[in-house]
Parts: sequence; structure tokens; C-alpha cells
Amino acid sequence: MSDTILSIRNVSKSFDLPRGKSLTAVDDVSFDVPRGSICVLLGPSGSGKSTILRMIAGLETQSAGQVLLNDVPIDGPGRDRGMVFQAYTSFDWMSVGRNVEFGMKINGVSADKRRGRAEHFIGLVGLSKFIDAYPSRLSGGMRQRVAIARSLANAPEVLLMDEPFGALDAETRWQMQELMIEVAEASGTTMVIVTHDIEEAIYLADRIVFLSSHPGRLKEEIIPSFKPGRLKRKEDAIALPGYAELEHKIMRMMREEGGH
Ligand SMILES: Nc1ncnc2c1ncn2[C@@H]1O[C@H](COP(=O)(O)OP(=O)(O)OP(=O)(O)O)[C@@H](O)[C@H]1O
Repeated sequence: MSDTILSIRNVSKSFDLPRGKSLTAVDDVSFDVPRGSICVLLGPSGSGKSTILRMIAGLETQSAGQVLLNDVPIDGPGRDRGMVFQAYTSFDWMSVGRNVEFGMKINGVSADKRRGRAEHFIGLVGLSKFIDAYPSRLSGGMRQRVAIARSLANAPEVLLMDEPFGALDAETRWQMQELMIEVAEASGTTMVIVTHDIEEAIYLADRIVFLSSHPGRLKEEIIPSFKPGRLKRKEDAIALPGYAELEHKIMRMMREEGGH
């Protein structure tokens, strides 16, 4: 298998608006996502980050260009891609364990295997003690962990996350970022994460795809090469020479592109 799992090739997306108008949300964007990597889509509001993610998820069709998964054009949602949204999407009437088992049940995984896999992924996100709890009783961060475990249990090749920690307080957000590093290391899953949080992008990404807004165009692909690899602790990334410089550069790009 090739080292590239996802290829976005000259992709554009226009939306039809009332009175015969249209809006170009994404304009001729191309980038590749290496297998097993964490790719972060970063850019100001309206730069087409969510639209690109939704095209990869198969929830939206591009107007031009190609979106390829393992060299095959994506033509709809599929089990090979898991999606985690900002809003909590757990089923409140099912326990954490049942929530994580749910997708596997739909996919015809046997009851035995389901339980084992659910336990494994619930353990991976640090919720073993809460396997029988109901999501409505859990904090926002814990509910997002349930959503992540549920997606991972379906063994997706790519985990797609749209502002997954946007609704969380700063401390929980930071814990969740560290958790994603752990999950990426333990599972080897490729991740594509949308955010407008610069710190989050620099800490998580093996590669940052920076987009400019209106229309969404690829501004620059940034490899945070000052990191010696993935770091378990966020403060260790912040302390590295090169961190502040990259943060400064991206803040400037955000200001220029976002019109601040
Ligand atoms: N279904 C739609 N119909 C019409 N316009 C849309 C639709 N979805 C997105 N857009 C427009 O496309 C542009 C890009 O939107 P998108 O949500 O992809 O940007 P984003 O970078 O994810 O923004 P944000 O960070 O604010 O979520 C925006 O101008 C948005 O209003």
C-alpha cells in the first residue's frame, strides 16, 4: 500500500445560494495525507475546513477535482472513515459500553467481540470505570471520549474530527489533546482534525494544512519539524526551541487571512 492514504486533488466546492448566486467555499485545493499521520486543517473562519472534512467523510460532493482514499474516489460515507463532531453525539439512553458497541452491532460484529473491543477502546480513552454509566451523567470531556471510543471501535482507517474539543474548557481540552496523541500512537489511525486553535494545531499535527478564507485556498503546508516526534506532554512541545517562532508565524498568517 502506498504511503498516502488520502489525496485531495484540485478540489473545489461551490454552494448554490438563493437568486441564482453561488459561493465558492473551496477553491482548487490539493494536499496528501500520509498513512498513520495526524493532519490538521487550520485557517480562519470560512476557509472551507469543515467543507473539506465533509467531502472526505462523503457527506458533501466536490464540484471539481478528486478526493481519493487509498487511490479510490470517495463516493459517500463509509465505515473506513469515522467522524467525531464538536457536539456530543452519544445516545443518552444507552450506557457508555452500549454506545461504543452500537456501531459494531450495526456492522454485524458478534456480541462477544463487540464487548471485548468496546472494553479495549473505552480503556484507551480512560473511561473503564464508567463503562456502565450513562453519558448524560458525564462531563463534556468524558462524553467526547465516548464519541472517540465509539468511532475507533469501528476500526476506521481515518478518524475525521471537526472542532472536536471546541466546546470544552481549556484544561479538559488540553487533556483531550494529549489523549489524541496517545490514541494515535496506540492505534496507528490516520487523523484529520479541523481546528482554529493554533496551539492545538502545532501540538497535534504532523502536518498542518493552512487555508485562507473566501474562497478557501491552500495557503501553505506546514510541517512542525521542530518537534522530535509526537510528544506526550503539551508543555514539552511549548518549551522546545522553534515552538514560539512557528506560533508567531501562524498567528501572523491568521491575522492576514482573517482580516483582523
Ligand atoms: N451548505 C452550505 N450552503 C451554503 N454555504 C455554505 C454551506 N456550507 C458552508 N458554506 C459556506 O462555505 C464557506 C466555508 O465554510 P466552512 O464551514 O467549510 O468553513 P470553516 O473554515 O470550517 O469555518 P469555521 O471555522 O467558521 O467553521 C463559508 O462561507 C460558509 O458560509
